[in-house]
Amino acid sequence: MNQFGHNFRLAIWGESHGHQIGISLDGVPAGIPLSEEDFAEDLARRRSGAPGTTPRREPDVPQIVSGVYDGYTTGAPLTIEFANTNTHSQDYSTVMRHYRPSHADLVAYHKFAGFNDPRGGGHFSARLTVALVAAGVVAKKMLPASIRFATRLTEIGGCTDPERFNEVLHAAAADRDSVGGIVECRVQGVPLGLGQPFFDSAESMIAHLLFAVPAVKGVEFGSGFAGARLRGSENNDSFTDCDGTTATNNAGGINGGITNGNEIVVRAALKPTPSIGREQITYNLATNRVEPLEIHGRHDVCVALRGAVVVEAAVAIALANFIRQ
Ligand SMILES: Cc1cc2nc3c(=O)[nH]c(=O)nc-3n(C[C@H](O)[C@H](O)[C@H](O)COP(=O)(O)O)c2cc1C
Ligand SMILES: C=C(O[C@@H]1CC(C(=O)O)=C[C@@H](OP(=O)(O)O)[C@H]1O)C(=O)O
Repeated sequence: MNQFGHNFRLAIWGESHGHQIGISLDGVPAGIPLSEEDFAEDLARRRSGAPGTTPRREPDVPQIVSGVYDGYTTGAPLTIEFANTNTHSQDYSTVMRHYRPSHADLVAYHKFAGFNDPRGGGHFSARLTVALVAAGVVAKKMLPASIRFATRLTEIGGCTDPERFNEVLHAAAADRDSVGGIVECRVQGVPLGLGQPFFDSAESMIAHLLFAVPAVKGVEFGSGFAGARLRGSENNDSFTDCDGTTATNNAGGINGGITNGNEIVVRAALKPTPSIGREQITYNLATNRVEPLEIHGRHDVCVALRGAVVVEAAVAIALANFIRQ
């Protein structure tokens, strides 16, 4: 299903090289001021142009086609669309048979019996994350004003020094290769009490959305995997007051699936871009042989660069689901 959520429900649609992609949001309260300009800042954070990002440039102008009247949300389903204006579909003429390693071409072909749209990865393309970012903008408006997001790239290609990120990107690009990255999202001002035991815990909802983001292969909260290597005495977060403020935050702001009032700290690991310029030896259904594949097209060297704001949007959408109207 292409739908998510309870209190704040999303339905996402479109293909990378189709006419449009978009998202319909249900459960948006009436009376929130909303205009196309409100999306500009976050959309700019996702747009390509910086070193290491895809040469496919799109204006990404949001069109609100329902749910807003006279500058305010109406409480009816809110639909936002984006035109695809820069497609080079000829780049994908062979992927229906000579599948790209670690992209979705093969699984899409088999699951949908060859009826999938292979152009630009079709419905599996990160192009759809433009719509997720738009939903994130609406989600942020639904959240308490106390909530503040701080999202950054902590690692690219194994390098943790932001001053050297561009070197790492250049080196990978020069090798016609790609690198992965880690995005950290911190959320301050989160009230204690968001999250529903058992299945709709704050971690479950956030992780559910993060794993929907293409290329996300790992999610951790607080001390995460490193915490598994600590002792309880090292990992426990002592309370410093009756409100639940803690001296450390190894829990990443969540206990028992419920936000504890401390900062939420969540990290997403994004794998290296699967489409690389280097030749790869891989199965070709057209010839029934394993043979060299040369991938064409315009690709990110590191998807985590543009993925940072997508991760932030996913966290915002998950939290907005806990807001009761
Ligand atoms: C912001 C963003 C940009 C991406 N850009 C590309 C790209 O240019 N080329 C590519 O092959 N994959 C790109 N991806 C990743 C693929 O969409 C993704 O790996 C593919 O859909 C398979 O899904 P999976 O990696 O979750 O298995 C991007 C992902 C994100 C989040
Ligand atoms: C279009 C976007 O990124 C695209 C994501 C993507 C992929 O495989 O996910 C592959 C490339 O598509 P194309 O070959 O059509 O240029 C990227 O440019 C976008 O993010 O808006």
